[in-house]
Amino acid sequence: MRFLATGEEMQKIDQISIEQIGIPGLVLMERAALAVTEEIEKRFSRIKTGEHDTGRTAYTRILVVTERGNNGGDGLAVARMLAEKGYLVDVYCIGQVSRATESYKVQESIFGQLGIKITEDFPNGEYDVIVDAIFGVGLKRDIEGIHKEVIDHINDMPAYVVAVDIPSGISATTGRVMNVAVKADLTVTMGLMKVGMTVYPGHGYCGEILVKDIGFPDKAVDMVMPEIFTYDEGDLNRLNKRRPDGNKGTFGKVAVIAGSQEISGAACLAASAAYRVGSGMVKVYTHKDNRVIVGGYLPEALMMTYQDEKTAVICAENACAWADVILIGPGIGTGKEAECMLKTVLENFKGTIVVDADGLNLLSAHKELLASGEISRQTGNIALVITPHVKEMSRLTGKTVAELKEAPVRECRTFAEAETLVCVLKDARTCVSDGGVHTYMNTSGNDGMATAGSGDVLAGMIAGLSAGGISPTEAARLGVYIHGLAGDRAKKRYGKAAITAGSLIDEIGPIMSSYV
Ligand SMILES: NC(=O)C1=CN([C@@H]2O[C@H](COP(=O)(O)OP(=O)(O)OC[C@H]3O[C@@H](n4cnc5c(N)ncnc54)[C@H](OP(=O)(O)O)[C@@H]3O)[C@@H](O)[C@H]2O)[C@@H](O)CC1
Ligand SMILES: Nc1ncnc2c1ncn2[C@@H]1O[C@H](COP(=O)(O)OP(=O)(O)O)[C@@H](O)[C@H]1O
Ligand SMILES: [K+]
Repeated sequence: MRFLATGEEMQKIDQISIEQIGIPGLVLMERAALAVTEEIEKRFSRIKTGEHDTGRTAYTRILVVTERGNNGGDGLAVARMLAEKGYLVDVYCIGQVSRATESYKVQESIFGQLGIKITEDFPNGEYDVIVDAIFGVGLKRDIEGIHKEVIDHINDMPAYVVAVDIPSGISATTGRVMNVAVKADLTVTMGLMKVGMTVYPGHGYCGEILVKDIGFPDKAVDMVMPEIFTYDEGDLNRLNKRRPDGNKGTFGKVAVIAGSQEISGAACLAASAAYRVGSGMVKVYTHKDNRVIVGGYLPEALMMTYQDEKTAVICAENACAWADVILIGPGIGTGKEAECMLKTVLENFKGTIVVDADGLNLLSAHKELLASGEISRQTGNIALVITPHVKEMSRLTGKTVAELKEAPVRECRTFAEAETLVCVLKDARTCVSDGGVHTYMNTSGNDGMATAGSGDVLAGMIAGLSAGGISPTEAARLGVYIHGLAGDRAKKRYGKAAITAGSLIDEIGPIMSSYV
């Protein structure tokens, strides 16, 4: 588990490290600069290779662009280190920020002592590398005027661009482009990954991202306790180990209420995914027309079918009596039969319910259903997990898609807290909240996963993990994380464009195999 910092949280961590703990700011700045310098050295040697035949030695030319905040201070230190190593370095300080920081002034005075010049006009030369040290986490408002012109100019140049801490113009908190932003090839970020570098559009401006430890003490991070965290491979240890003496009942019974007269695939995908994360038994409740298709795709599935409202309610009652976890929604449609089944489940089931897809559309149309079971949810006896994509969330909350995309973490958490449920807000970066202070933001996965049925697979995985004994919140986080990892494996195997929902299911086993 690792924290992601907003701009404000990172500035607080900076401040506590320096002012309360006593690590000199310049020590952090020198370590930040060293980290950036080393990465440039790894990629560009001082003397360019391949140009010896001309008889002249060609040196790598680097332009460092700064402002007078601490991001600019980092930039000056990078320029000095590279110049000391023999690179040809020019430094341009935009210099429009009214007050230079103390650390910037120190770096500037070292420049004076060494006789390195800082230009006040954008140099005309050609450069192999541009170091963007204009704004870091202190960016507060939209970029206009000379700063915008400079950033546009950098983006037009053919050089390799290295951003110090974060590409200038990206909000470290929201990932928003503040009118204009540097398009970097490499971003070397200090201490913690910034939230704005993981979400879109910010992520798309960073190029390769490296997180460098420059000596912020853990104590400073603990004192700030960032709100958002993510998982990496070590977190797969959170999966339950399978009991060697277990039987199929031990590993959980999942009821998948999915599919309708016209739709059969959703039930197949969700049920199959529930099995692949380790469920002992999966029973599909679907329309009778799907019996042969589901049975053919997944002979392991138990099945019960309905054909009208009355038999639909009987199916839902059977699921309530039989299952540990019920997933309801993929492909069920929004007709009367689907509505009756959802109502029956929400009013009667005493375990964890996962609602996805059409189940969510029904909830939007019948918001009173959200209240059923809320008291039991408040006491922790039962749980409700919802898995809306932003459009479904928009229907549920009445907020526009643009509003949700502007602050997904806040919206996800607020809804989870207000309704006492676990909300999995799906997008290119999916958030998971149970209303608690910390929100999970997923960083695995890729756009190849935007393919029909991908959400059905996720819903099946969350239901299956939860039935295996993992708490609903943890099952949601791990489900989202593993789903993304499956997407990343499928991308390597087939290429992004060729990922299908079925191919995600095939990758689940290898990801989980050494942890369960
Ligand atoms: N503390 C340390 O020693 C260490 C810090 N480190 C480094 O410091 C960075 C943070 O530095 P920082 O806090 O000084 O902010 P920074 O990003 O340089 O910019 C602030 C200046 O920009 C201005 N400004 C803002 N928006 C603007 C706009 N749209 N258009 C124009 N101006 C705008 C703003 O003006 P103001 O809003 O105050 O008027 C202020 O003057 C961090 O990312 C990391 O690289 C680490 O390496 C470790 C050591
Ligand atoms: N650009 C993207 N990057 C990473 N994951 C994505 C991206 N686009 C979609 N996804 C993931 O793919 C899944 C799509 O789910 P959903 O929209 O419900 O699809 P469907 O209803 O077709 O099954 C979600 O888990 C979502 O987070
Ligand atoms: K920067």
